[in-house]
Amino acid sequence: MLEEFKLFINGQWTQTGETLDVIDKYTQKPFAKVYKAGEKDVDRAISSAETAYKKHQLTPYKRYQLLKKVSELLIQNKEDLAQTITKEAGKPLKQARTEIERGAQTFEVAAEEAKRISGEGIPVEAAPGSENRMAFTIKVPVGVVGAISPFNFPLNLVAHKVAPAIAAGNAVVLKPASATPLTAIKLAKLFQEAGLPDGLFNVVVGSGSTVGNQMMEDSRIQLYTFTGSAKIGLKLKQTTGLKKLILELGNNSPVIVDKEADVEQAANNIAQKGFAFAGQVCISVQRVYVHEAVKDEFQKQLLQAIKELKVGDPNDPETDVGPMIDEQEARRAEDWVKEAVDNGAELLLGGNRQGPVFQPTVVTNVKNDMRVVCEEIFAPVISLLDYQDLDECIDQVNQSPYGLQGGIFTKNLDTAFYAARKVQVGGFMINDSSQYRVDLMPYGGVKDSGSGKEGPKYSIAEMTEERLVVLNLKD
Ligand SMILES: NC(=O)c1ccc[n+]([C@@H]2O[C@H](COP(=O)([O-])OP(=O)(O)OC[C@H]3O[C@@H](n4cnc5c(N)ncnc54)[C@H](O)[C@@H]3O)[C@@H](O)[C@H]2O)c1
Ligand SMILES: O=C[C@H](O)CS(=O)(=O)O
Repeated sequence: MLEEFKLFINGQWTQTGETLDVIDKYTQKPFAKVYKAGEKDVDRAISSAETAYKKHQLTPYKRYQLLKKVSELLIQNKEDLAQTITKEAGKPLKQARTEIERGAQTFEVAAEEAKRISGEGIPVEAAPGSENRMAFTIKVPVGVVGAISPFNFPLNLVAHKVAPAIAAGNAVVLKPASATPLTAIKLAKLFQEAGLPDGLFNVVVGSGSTVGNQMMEDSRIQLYTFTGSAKIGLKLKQTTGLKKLILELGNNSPVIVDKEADVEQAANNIAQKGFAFAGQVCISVQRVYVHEAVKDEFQKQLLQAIKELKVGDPNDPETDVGPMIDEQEARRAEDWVKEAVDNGAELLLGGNRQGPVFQPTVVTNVKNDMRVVCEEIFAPVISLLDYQDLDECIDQVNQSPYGLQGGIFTKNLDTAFYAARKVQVGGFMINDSSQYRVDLMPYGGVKDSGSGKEGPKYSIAEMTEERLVVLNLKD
């Protein structure tokens, strides 16, 4: 018997007509089933959110208390949640445990931010003829937030949507990725235990083309917060017209290894940050630009460090690289690598696949128009490109349509700051790779990597409206 999970609508555990199997991404066998939301369920979730938003205007302090409680409950339930992520996403257990700790942090930071939401004084009295006026702004919630999340961080990327939305005083309808819906449902249980009023948080599960589409077209949703591929992000933008939108999309993250880099530091870091969660992190290192002067030494140390990674069963607490989200995705990565090799790239490591497990792979002698370089691979694959001149290297880096995060390894501060000003990304790391994030920082990309920032303080700014209030005083 498969364990059964219900939808969370208006504070009720809701059973519908159809179910969806949730697959263990390592064994490839179903281990749970979840009820799928039909049109009426999605409609009810949105109307419950709208009603709850109007009925329950929680004070900022109450929002703080609720979110803080959820943060504590996440830690209390850490092991169960981590194992759920390992099963439904195939994420290695040690990385899943880290995700729960980060998710709890995201809730805690959002809780604190709930107490700091404020507008500002506006000196209208300085304008001629307005001497008898006073003005200030207040921050008001937007109303109903529609949140759509990807498969790769079933807790923390949900947390980055839901916690700031509640902190700002909104109601939320969440559609998690249908490959990884269980963690979001378990989060709803924790919200219920923390005492969130019915309807302020709803979870509907189903495919993007049904549930996601219906949400996109509903006029009762005032703001969409979406994390996923650029393709679906664009569709959302085209469909939702003038609605507010936060888009956190893809990347093919660049990291530069300068001639003055600490090569050992760079090699060890990139070996970790290119392959964690099988490269399925939106800021996974993908394109590594190595100065010719350090190329041979860097390559030797990188390959050595990668060979030390443990690949295989994600339930083993020692595993670094587990399966990809499904075999089809692993086959796609294999095809892209093969296509590069057929066109002259050299395979330095990996390239082979066992079902959904794709071995850590490194290619070199790649060209800019190969898919392993110019598209988002979202797999455990790194491409090495060498350069002589930093400006030419940065030009190549910037040829990408994406711009989420990037990095440089160098001991030369001038080089570091020069690159930080020139590389077109939302976040740039010096002596670290693209894959550095702590949850309180502003996070979001430029170009096709999206628009709007996450990080509780920054999401709250997006999820509130700034309203001007002017007083006309007696002379
Ligand atoms: N920038 C970031 O912070 C960030 C973080 C994580 C993942 N990502 C990106 O996400 C992608 C991988 O995740 P994914 O495969 O789950 O992405 P995806 O775009 O396939 O799906 C994301 C979500 O959108 C939904 N969806 C799909 N079609 C839809 C439609 N027509 N209407 C509405 N919703 C729809 C999916 O069901 C899922 O919930 C990668 O491109 C990765 O870079 C970006
Ligand atoms: O997949 C992309 C995530 O935003 C990366 S992180 O887990 O938030 O660091």
